[in-house]
Amino acid sequence: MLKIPVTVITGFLGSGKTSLLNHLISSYPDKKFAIIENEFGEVNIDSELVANVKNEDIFELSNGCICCSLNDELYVVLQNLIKSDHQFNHLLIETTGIADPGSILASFITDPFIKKEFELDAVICLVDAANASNILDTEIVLTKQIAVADQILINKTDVAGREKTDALKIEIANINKFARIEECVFAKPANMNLLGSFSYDPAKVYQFVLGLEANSTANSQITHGIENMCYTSTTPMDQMKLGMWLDAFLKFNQESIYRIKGILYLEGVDKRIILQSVHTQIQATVGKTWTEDDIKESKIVIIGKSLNRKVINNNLDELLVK
Ligand SMILES: Nc1nc2c(ncn2[C@@H]2O[C@H](COP(=O)(O)OP(=O)(O)OP(=O)(O)O)[C@@H](O)[C@H]2O)c(=O)[nH]1
Repeated sequence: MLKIPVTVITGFLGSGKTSLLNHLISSYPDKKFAIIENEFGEVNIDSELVANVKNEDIFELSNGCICCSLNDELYVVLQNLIKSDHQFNHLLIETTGIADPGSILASFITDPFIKKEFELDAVICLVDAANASNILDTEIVLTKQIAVADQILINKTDVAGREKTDALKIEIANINKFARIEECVFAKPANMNLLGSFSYDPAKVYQFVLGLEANSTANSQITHGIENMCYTSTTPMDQMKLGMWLDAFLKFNQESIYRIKGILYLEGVDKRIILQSVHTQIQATVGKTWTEDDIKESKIVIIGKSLNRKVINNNLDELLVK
C-alpha cells in the first residue's frame, strides 16, 4: 500500500508558513491535500488564510502547541483521517511558530500506526530574512527548527536586502549544513522541488552523511549552541552494545541531542544499516549490501547542544568489536 507523503512546514512566528501553504496549494493543482493547522492561540486564524481549499480538508489543532501538548490530538486527527473515507494524497502540517518540530517528526519515525500509513517527505523551514538574525541568539526554538529541516527557505529577502540575507545564509548553513537552502519572496522559491523530494527518506542519509568532510575521527562545528560532530570507524560495531548505548545516551541527553543520522557497519551484517534519531526516537532501516569493493565504514553524525565530543568518541570506540 502506498503511504501518504507528509510535508511538515515549520518556521518562527510570521516567517511565511501560511504563505508557503498557499503557494503549495496553487502550485500543485493535481494534488489532493489534507492540511493540519496548528495555531498557538485561542482563535484559529490561519485556516481562514489558506486559500482555495475546502473547509473539510483543513484540520485545526488549537488547544496548544503541537510539539508540547498536542501530540495526542495530532494522533487522533491522523487516525480519523485514515479511518474516514477522506480523499487525499498528500498531508501538509503547519506547526506553530514556536514549535520545536522534533517531537512531531519523532512520531512519524517511530509510531507504528503513523509509520504504516504516512511517510515523511520533507521538513521545510521558513526563515524570516528580515528578523531572524536578531532573534537567533535568544529564540532557541528557531535554531531547532533550522537544525531539523531538510529544506530551508530564506523568506522576505525583499525586506532584508542583499547584505543581511547573505549574512543570514552563512548563519543558517552553520547551524544546518545538510539542508538545501534557497532564498525567496512570499515563500515562492524558484528552484526548489518542494514536494516529493523525500529529503527525509532514510536512503537520503547516504547523501547527508557522505556529504560530510569526514576525514578525521571527529569533526565538529558550533553555532548558536548547536553543534554537530561526525564519528567514523572502519572497525565493525557491536549491534547489541550500540543499541543499549543509544537508548541510554538519548534518554539521558534528551534535552540536548536533537538528531542523529548514520550509516552503520555492524559486525555480522552484510548490509549497511541506516540510523536516524529525533530526540529519543530511533529508527534503523536496512540499506545497500556492502560489496567487496566498498570500504566498510560507520559514519555517525550527531547534532545537539553542548556535545561532549571526547566522551561520545570514547563511548563509540567502546562499541567497536575488538
Ligand atoms: N514583504 C514580504 N512580506 C511577506 C513575505 N512573506 C510573507 N509575508 C507577509 O508576512 C506576514 C506573515 O506571513 P505568514 O505566511 O502568515 O507567516 P506565518 O509564518 O504563517 O505566520 P504565523 O502563523 O503567525 O507564525 C503576512 O502578512 C505575509 O503576507 C515576503 O517574502 N515579503
